[in-house]
Amino acid sequence: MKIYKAENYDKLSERAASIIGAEVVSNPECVLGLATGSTPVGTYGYLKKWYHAGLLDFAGVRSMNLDDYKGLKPDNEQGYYYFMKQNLFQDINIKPENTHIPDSMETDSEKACSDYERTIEESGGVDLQLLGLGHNGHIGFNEPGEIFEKNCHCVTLAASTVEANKRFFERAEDVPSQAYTMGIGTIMRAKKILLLVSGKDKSGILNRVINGPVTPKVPASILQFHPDVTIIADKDALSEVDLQERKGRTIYE
Ligand SMILES: O=P(O)(O)OC[C@H]1O[C@](O)(CO)[C@@H](O)[C@@H]1O
Repeated sequence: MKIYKAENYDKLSERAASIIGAEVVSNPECVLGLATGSTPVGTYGYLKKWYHAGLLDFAGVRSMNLDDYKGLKPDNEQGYYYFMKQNLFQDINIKPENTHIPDSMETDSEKACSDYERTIEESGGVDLQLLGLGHNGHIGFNEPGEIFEKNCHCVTLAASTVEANKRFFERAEDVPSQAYTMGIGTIMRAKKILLLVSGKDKSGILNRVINGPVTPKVPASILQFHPDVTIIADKDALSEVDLQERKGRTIYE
């Protein structure tokens, strides 16, 4: 596990974009696993900037998003396809047919999830998966539970997730109660993983992710077992994290 300490959110975003940019340059047909939420917005900002500066070319890149709410139309402003279009896709030259996200309008959950898992497999698998961290340790929409879900599945969102995400909706009742998400197994099959964490309010959970026991009660703790995981966190997010030397851990200032 590599842990980068970033001075602030902007430096975190720049560092994350440089890792994604390096992937795109070294493998122009790479499969990027992308994330929504507020944390990666700055990273997408740098990718757009470097694309416009002629440093990055996304013409051959394919993308797989982690998750989407079940039942929201693709043009719904709270839907994750809309989010990706607004925050990244419309400003770079990725081909729309190369961008993938679970089918939020598919009412048959099993079909939506098995179709998406197949799409990922047929792409050859995710080369670099970007992740944000939920306050309860969720990654994608994998909420704390009794088991690590292997594949894409339909989840009922935790009350705390609905609470955290209601800021994006007009009314709390508008937050969908269910979502389709890559499973923990799907995420762990990515060749490389990049987890971004910002803010003091995530510090306690980040410490459990990095130093705590690996448990489905803290879904992101499974990342301790991934052979190629990089965490970029700002000072605030690291304020309660024990960063003592450990085997397999490298810390970059
Ligand atoms: O980056 P944020 O907005 O704190 O969200 C953290 C996580 O929560 C989600 O938005 C889902 O609730 C994820 O998509 C994201 O990784």
